[in-house]
Amino acid sequence: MSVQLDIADLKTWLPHQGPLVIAGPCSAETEEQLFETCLKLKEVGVHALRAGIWKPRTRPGSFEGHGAKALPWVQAVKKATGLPFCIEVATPQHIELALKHEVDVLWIGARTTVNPFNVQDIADALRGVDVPVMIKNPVNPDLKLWLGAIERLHGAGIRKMAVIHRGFSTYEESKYRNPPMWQIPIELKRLLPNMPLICDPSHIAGRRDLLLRIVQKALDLNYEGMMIEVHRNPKEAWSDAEQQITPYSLRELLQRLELRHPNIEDPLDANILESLRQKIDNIDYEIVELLAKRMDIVEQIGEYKKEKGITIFQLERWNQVFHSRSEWAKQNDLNTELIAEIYKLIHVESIRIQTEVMQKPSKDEARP
Ligand SMILES: C=C(O[C@@H]1C=C(C(=O)O)C=C[C@H]1O)C(=O)O
Repeated sequence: MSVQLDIADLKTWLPHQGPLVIAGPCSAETEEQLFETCLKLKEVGVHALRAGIWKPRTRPGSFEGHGAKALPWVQAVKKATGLPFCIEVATPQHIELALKHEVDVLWIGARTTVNPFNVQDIADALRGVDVPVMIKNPVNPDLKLWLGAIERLHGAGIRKMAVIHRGFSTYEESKYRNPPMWQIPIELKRLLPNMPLICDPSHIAGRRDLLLRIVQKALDLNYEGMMIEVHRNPKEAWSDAEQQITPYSLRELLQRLELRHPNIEDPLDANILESLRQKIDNIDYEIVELLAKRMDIVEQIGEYKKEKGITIFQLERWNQVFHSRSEWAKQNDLNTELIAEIYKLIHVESIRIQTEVMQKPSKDEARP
């Protein structure tokens, strides 16, 4: 079920043409670095600036941001460029200082979104304040935590809101710093269709060479915009050097993006898509029917195992099913990972059905 939260249109608080572009250095390192980077970004035509003032770092010892000392630099850059400025806040004290220094947009970082106590403190500090807030996804892939943070801010009266997708922590090997797990923001958009969705490819990728593909994919998923880390000289950056790009590279990236529109307006397009979608509907119906047939047989196997005292999980058979289906996927040019994931889900359901069969009280037991 989707919920129409009362959210202000993004264009009313961050006016822009085309996809929204927010850019700036990972950290405000020196006044000069911030100025040079932001003036160049103004030339590139970005819509808003960003910079890290308080940096939550995994371990102490690396640069944690200048804090309040950098806020007058932000004020001066705002004056010089005429562009709105966005910063991360993590405590009520950060909020107070940011607002005192005319910061235009606040964002809540991934390490804050995970903690409902912190989010509630922030929401309470924002009660009655008319400032836009962007909420990054929590570090762990938990949509409910993300939604919870949105609800807490909404409950405090914040209406100018957006969410930022920066990817999720994982222990699995990945080419990404924070794998995007696109299904999570897609589900968020399904639940909250009027929530503006902004992609942070820098933190998803952790490296420059993946940025373009990530932003392109985000736009093809109808994201409203992007927040990208840009440094006048990324090699010398005090934090996240591998994922920052120069203002010149940002200009190039923006020029290479292909913009597509979400609406199917031409009746011919609508007809062609409609007939292809009809085919998908028919195939999906067959898939569901076949799954139901498979589960009927699973149930029969469960009854038989119950009668004969055989355990539900059969490792050897499961291995055989798992590997043969992957092999069939390969033969049919299908993504083997997709089939592996589908079969893991099917197997869990088989186990659930057979557990129900095993634990169903027999007629004798059911008698009072
Ligand atoms: C259906 C069975 O029970 C379980 C479910 C399986 C399946 O869904 O393919 C395979 C092995 C068992 O772990 C079976 O033993 O064949």
